[in-house]
Amino acid sequence: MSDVTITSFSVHDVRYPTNVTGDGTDAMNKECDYSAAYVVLETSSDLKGQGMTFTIGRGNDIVCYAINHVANMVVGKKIEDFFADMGKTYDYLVSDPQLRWTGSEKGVIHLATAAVANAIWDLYAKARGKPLWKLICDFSPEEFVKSVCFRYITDAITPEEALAMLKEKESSKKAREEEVIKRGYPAYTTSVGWLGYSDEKIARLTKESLQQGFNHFKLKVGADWEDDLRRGMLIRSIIDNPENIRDDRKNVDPKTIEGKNAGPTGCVLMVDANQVWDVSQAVEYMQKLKPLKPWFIEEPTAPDDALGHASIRKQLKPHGIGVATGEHAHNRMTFKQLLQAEAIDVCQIDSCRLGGVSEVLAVLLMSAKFGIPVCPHAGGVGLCEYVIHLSLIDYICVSGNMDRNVLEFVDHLHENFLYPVSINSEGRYNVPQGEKVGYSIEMYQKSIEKFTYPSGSYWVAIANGEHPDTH
Ligand SMILES: C[C@H](O)[C@@H](O)[C@@H](O)[C@H](O)C(=O)O
Ligand SMILES: [Mg+2]
Repeated sequence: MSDVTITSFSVHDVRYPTNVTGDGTDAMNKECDYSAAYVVLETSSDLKGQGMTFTIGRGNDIVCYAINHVANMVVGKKIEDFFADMGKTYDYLVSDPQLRWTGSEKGVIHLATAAVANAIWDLYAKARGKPLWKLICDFSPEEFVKSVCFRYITDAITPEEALAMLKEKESSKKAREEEVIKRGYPAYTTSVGWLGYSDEKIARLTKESLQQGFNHFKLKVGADWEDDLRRGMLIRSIIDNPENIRDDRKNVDPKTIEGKNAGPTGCVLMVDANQVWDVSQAVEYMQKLKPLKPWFIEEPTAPDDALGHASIRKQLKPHGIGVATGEHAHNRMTFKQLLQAEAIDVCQIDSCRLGGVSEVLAVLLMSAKFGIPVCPHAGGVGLCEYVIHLSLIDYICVSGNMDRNVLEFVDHLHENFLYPVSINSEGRYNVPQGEKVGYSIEMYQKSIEKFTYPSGSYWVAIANGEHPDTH
């Protein structure tokens, strides 16, 4: 293994036509074709590393273009040199003396960094024959700390503090690993409440999700408060009705819903505005949605505005509504400020917007130190496949807790992956297992070929005015 080098790479602009069915729509993003800017790193052995970042359609080509630049930096390198110090590998990826000016660590270039860094982590996990979560959970605390990028965040957490936190959790790791493999990791569903869905569809999907075992639901809001109230009360009327709850899901563990405004059946509702409001608008609007009794409002305002979030959180606290954000927080420094400013109740890391696993680990450590639960952003394409690994690392090694955490689940596009996520009968994520799983992101070749934009057979048929099958 010591001589294996990265020899070449290929980049793929893969776009799925989710816009046809209104999947993924919210008050800000009204036309979503869930897309992957996907990279495959080839090596001098049989090993390949797959990685991607997520966009919602147009512009996916720009990210692919940027990936070419970042991936070029890893060609000719020995994989074991990268694996020996993944913190340093991250620094290398973000420190090109010229590319750096196009970020740094934000925007398109950082999405590209995420795709390449994720591919290197995938390669690492496969080289050791373990799923990514297991690779990292088997690290010693020292190896874990070495994999994290601490640059610019040592005023919030130092490597020494991180080491002490990880050591404290070390002896109980095995028990947590066994428990989560047995029970699965708690999840919530967003699939019931996309903005483009009719009331009938929302009602049907909510009932179905209850039957699947979910008890946390998210609704898209922010386009029209009267519509939001109607749609939200519709969901509440279904999830709060004991007749709709499966017998074996009637006794909810109080620890899992503490402080979440759960209704009489123990079900929790969250709402997501996808950045449409100014600070004062967010506060006013959310007061109108108070009858929905949401646990939190997600992305109430601009994602870079830590102090704005802090102000919203302070003003909504008396109304019992929390604040969540993170899917557009472009780096660890933004999370640091959100945590330092006491701006969030829930931290929503994104596996593809942060620059790969090393940066995610930094945010997991900071969140644990500040006592804020991590509930990653998922959905889109491939994000669920990625984030189950990150939540497992958080539970087993970092926070040591999954009582109040819920990992987003969205039921789209999993069929395109060789190792798709799955949900058990209690509405929890199953733990990915297997020697070839890596970071769970390998896509079927036939899916890549069909949905490559604009030359894949699906998009060619669309250009010819045909109505091809969307799967
Ligand atoms: C455009 C996307 O579907 C978003 O609406 C989605 O990521 C969302 O914000 C979420 O929280 O899942
Ligand atoms: Mg969201």
